[in-house]
Amino acid sequence: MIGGDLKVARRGLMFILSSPSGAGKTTLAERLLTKDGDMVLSISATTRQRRPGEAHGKDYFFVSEEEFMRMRDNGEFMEWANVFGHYYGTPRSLVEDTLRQGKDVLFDIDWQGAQQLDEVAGEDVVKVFILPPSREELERRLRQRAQDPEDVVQKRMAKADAEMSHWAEYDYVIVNYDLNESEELLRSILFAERLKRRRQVGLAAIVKEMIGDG
Ligand SMILES: Nc1ncnc2c1ncn2[C@@H]1O[C@H](COP(=O)(O)OP(=O)(O)OP(=O)(O)O)[C@@H](O)[C@H]1O
Ligand SMILES: Nc1nc2c(ncn2[C@@H]2O[C@H](COP(=O)(O)O)[C@@H](O)[C@H]2O)c(=O)[nH]1
Repeated sequence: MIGGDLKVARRGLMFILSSPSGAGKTTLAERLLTKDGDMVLSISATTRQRRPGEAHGKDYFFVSEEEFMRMRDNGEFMEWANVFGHYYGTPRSLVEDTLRQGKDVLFDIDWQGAQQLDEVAGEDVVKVFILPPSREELERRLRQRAQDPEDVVQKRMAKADAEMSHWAEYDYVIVNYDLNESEELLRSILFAERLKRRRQVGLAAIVKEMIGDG
């Protein structure tokens, strides 16, 4: 709100987190969402197996490869990619409905998805890359999560360099040493991006009302 009774509507933004697997983006996304009523998580569809504790419709929509291809061919995904040998895709409907309400959408997706969203919605997109403090720490985090078998951990470590090689395509980069600090940094980015002039719909009309034609 600026000035007495004048309210500025906001255009929702698409806040993308990418990182090598295990760097901490899902944990940070959960923290952001618990304290931010203006942001909604984009729940992806995936053909990978459900991990212990994961729920259909909360963490992912777990679908068969046949169902994924049907959705893809039907144009239901805003972006999709093959990651670690499984398909992942962002259902279009939730994203579009949320943005229309002036809320933000949070994405936990890889570099391929980030590139695709940038192409279709550049102005609305804010991309943050999360780096681990070191390769050793990345591997420790993947093991400590204890949700994937050893061969999956190895496969993800082998792909970490390829994912990290895309860091410079992002607007912001955070080295995730400490969860509290990284959460605070992410929130600072979000708050500043929400205040960008182009996202404050009707601002020009409001200022004009206050100062006239100048
Ligand atoms: N700063 C941190 N310090 C210590 N542990 C962390 C930190 N950030 C995340 N972790 C831990 O690392 C593990 C991996 O985190 P998380 O699942 O969020 O990674 P991710 O990037 O989302 O991985 P994926 O791409 O596979 O989904 C979790 O056990 C999490 O608690
Ligand atoms: N391009 C997309 N990437 C996605 C999507 N949903 C998740 N992901 C990325 O996949 C890997 C592995 O995730 P995991 O849950 O199996 O550990 C990770 O980098 C996610 O960010 C999506 O819809 N599109």
